Formats: sequence, C-alpha cells, structure tokens
Amino acid sequence: MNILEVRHIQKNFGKHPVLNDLSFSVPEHSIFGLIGKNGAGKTTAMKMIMGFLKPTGGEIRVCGENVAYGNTATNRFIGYLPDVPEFYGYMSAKEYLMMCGRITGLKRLQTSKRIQELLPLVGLDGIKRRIHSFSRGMKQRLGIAQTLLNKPKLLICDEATSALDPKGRKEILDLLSVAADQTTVMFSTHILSDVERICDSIGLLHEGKLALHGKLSEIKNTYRKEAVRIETLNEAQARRLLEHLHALSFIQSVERSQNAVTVQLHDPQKNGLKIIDVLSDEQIPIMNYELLEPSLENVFLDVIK
Ligand SMILES: Nc1ncnc2c1ncn2[C@@H]1O[C@H](COP(=O)(O)OP(=O)(O)OP(=O)(O)O)[C@@H](O)[C@H]1O
Repeated sequence: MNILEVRHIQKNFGKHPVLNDLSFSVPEHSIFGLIGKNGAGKTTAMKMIMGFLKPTGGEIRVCGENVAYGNTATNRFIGYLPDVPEFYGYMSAKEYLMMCGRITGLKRLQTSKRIQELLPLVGLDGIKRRIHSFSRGMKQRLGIAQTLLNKPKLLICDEATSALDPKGRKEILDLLSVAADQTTVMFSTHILSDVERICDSIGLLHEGKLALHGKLSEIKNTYRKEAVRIETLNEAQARRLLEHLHALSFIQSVERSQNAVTVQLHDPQKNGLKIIDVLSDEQIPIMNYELLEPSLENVFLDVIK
C-alpha cells in the first residue's frame, strides 16, 4: 500500500512555476529520499503534503485520504521533523514529551508508556538535564521521539541532518532506519551520502519534476558505468600505465589524476584481467585496484547536467 501519493502537482508562486506535474508515491515502511538542489521545491512539496500550502493543480493523498489545503485532518497520519526543531528549553525531555502527549490528546498513562518506549529508542533514557543544555544531535533525537509519540504512518523529515556534525548525522540516520519498522519515512536533503546510507527509494527533483524516481539500487544499476580505478606507486608509473592502456581495443576512455588511473571499458570483469597482464608485463606496481560503483553524486550530476 502507498502511504503517500502525489499526483500531477503544479505549484506556481505568482507566475513562477516551482513544481510542474510532479507525481510520485511512497510505499509503506520504505525510506524515501527527496533530493534536489537548493530551491528545487522540496520544502514546497512537503508543505503541500501537510496541507499548509495550496497546490495550483493536482492532488495529494495520505493513507488514501485526500489532503485539503487549510484542513489538517490528514496530518493525524503525519509526524513532522524540521531541520532545527524548537523546544521549551527549561523542560526535561520527559516533561516535554508529556506535554506533547497532553496537547495531542493522548491519555496520561498512554503517553507515559509511549515515552518509556521512545526515550531508550532515541538514546535519551535517564537524561534528566534540561533541553537547553542538549547538543543539536540530542535535540534532533528528541524531535524524532516527539514525532513518533502518536505513532504516525508517515514521518516527514525536512533536511533533518543538515545542521548536524558527522556523528550527529549518523545517529539520526541510524534512528530513522530503525523508525522505518514503525512508520514510513520521507526524508528531504541535499546531502547525497545520507540518502545512500538509508533510503531504499529516491526522487530527484529537478526543474519542477522528478528527473529520477525509483529504487536506489535499480537507479544505480541503470547508471552503472563500467569502470576500474588503478592506483600506482607514483605519477611516473601512472603515466606509463596510461600509455600502455591507450593501445588496448576494449578501453573506452582513460584518464589520470596524480598516481591513479580511471579506465572505462567493456566487460571489466573479463577485460580487467588484460589490464592486470599489462601491469604485470610492464612491472608497474599496484597500490589499489577497484571496480567502480556508481555513486549517487555521479548519477545526480549526470541527470541534472
Ligand atoms: N512563499 C513563497 N513565495 C514565493 N516564492 C517562494 C515561496 N516559497 C518558496 N518559494 C520559491 O520556490 C522555490 C522552491 O523553494 P523551496 O524552499 O521549496 O526549495 P527547497 O528545494 O526546499 O530548497 P532549500 O533546500 O534551499 O530549502 C524557490 O525558488 C523559492 O524561492
């Protein structure tokens, strides 16, 4: 079942079109990464999913229900985590979550039980300090606990890792992976390595549409380049290797950067052995030899160029 369906969304600000016939769906329990350059329209799309912005055209369904602008009924299915969540700093994490439970209509006992499940999950169990002394990463983890309090069907995270250091980012990404057992995650970011770490499917927003949409593994396969990278001892050896490789018929292109040579070739599994023969015949020492995996960054640059 699709938790979210976005169909033919158009959004203009004045005469300026930001989203143009945007369509995608997010299946239950997946982690969907919405990526795009700054200003691509990620936040605009998320605001429309929560009914805070009116689409110029098209429709959005959350858990099968139509999202209506200005009507937050479908937000009972949604938890929202912004890039920098705001809290009452004088409260402890537990007090804050108790207050959130009360505001959202949960019974006291129910909230208390849920907090006992969530605080260990986000690594804040037993921390009695006030929130104002929390690190950014701790605040973001508390934000995740807050969004999960009401057991949302869809957790929307807008640039949730962008303001964090690498350790804080890893903690949040690990947490979102675990949270996907309980909910479905839609995660917007411009940090492509974060998407590669946790998302199973992605949408690349470019010029108002999804220029790419699908399973990350399938997208990477489609854009797979047949290439190997060989690191030699020094630049002189890499130059020597370059000259010998130019003569081989199965090589499509070859380029050198310092002591490393990157080769695009047909059938790298088979023809790679012939490169090894050259290295051996010419006695060129190898520091490293690897089959190149396509990175999301390369795919991204290929698509939006
Ligand atoms: N209320 C508004 N009025 C006019 N233009 C707007 C409004 N909100 C957003 N825009 C424009 O729409 C475009 C998309 O903005 P949006 O914030 O959705 O992009 P984004 O992909 O989330 O980018 P970022 O990562 O920089 O936040 C931008 O050109 C922005 O200036």
